[in-house]
Amino acid sequence: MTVLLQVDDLIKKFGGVTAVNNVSFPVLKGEIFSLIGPNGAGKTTMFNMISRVLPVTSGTITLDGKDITREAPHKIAALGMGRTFQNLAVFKHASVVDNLLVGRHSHMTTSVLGGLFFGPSTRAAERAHRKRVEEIIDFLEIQHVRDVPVGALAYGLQKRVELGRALATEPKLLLLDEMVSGMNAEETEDIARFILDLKEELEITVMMIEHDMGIVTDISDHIVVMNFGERIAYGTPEEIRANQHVIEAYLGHKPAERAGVNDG
Ligand SMILES: Nc1ncnc2c1ncn2[C@@H]1O[C@H](COP(=O)(O)OP(=O)(O)OP(=O)(O)O)[C@@H](O)[C@H]1O
Repeated sequence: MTVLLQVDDLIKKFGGVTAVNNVSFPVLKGEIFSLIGPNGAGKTTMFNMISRVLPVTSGTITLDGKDITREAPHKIAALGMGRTFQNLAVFKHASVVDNLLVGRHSHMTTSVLGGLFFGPSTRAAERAHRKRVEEIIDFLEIQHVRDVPVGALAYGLQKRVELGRALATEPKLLLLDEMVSGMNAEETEDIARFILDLKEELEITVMMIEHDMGIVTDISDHIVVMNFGERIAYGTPEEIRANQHVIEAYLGHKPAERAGVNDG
């Protein structure tokens, strides 16, 4: 299989703290890849380096064969990387449709943004953006709330809108940071189904940080486990479940146990 994202010997130091220590792994095109580990393991720091929010101390990040290690964060969407955040990042007073249209901005050319003139090409581009947004709304089954301000929706639906906004940037690689934390069982199952559909119907590669071991072992193709900034395991869900280092990292709790690992 082709590698979409390759992380090599990545190190991140914050003063005297080494948050990520020499970590390497591939994310294969078309797979669901999970990054797991106890609190403070370095997962968010890894995500922030990959999405270029944080500069790396050393190492390289390659996306689709292109070295993006020193790419500016605002260029990442145009390079094909979308992201959701641990803390909900939506415009609460804006409607679902408008939140998704914001995601289209990375696709708008300057002539479209300079739409003061509203020429025919501007109108055609605007129609295309709206059409794509409607397709995403259908995909995520949020037609019934399309005109509702996002802040008025249940938490699970707000997360779905955030996912939609990331999808509107047309990512090849979608980074999902703890999508299901704070969700009830039904919302978690819905999100798991949407993530599988992203992979199977839209052929998007998904990389997620997740504490919910149920969803991780149910839908991941490969998993990397970090602990104290180091990579301690890489493999399929079956290999990870049986890995002694992983079991020890979770203080004796088998990682296959649903939830609660975060508190371990
Ligand atoms: N900006 C920062 N300055 C100093 N230290 C930091 C900074 N960000 C993270 N760290 C430290 O780096 C380590 C890794 O933190 P990180 O947030 O990446 O872990 P995590 O695996 O995402 O944890 P969690 O599951 O709790 O979100 C921790 O020791 C943390 O205190």
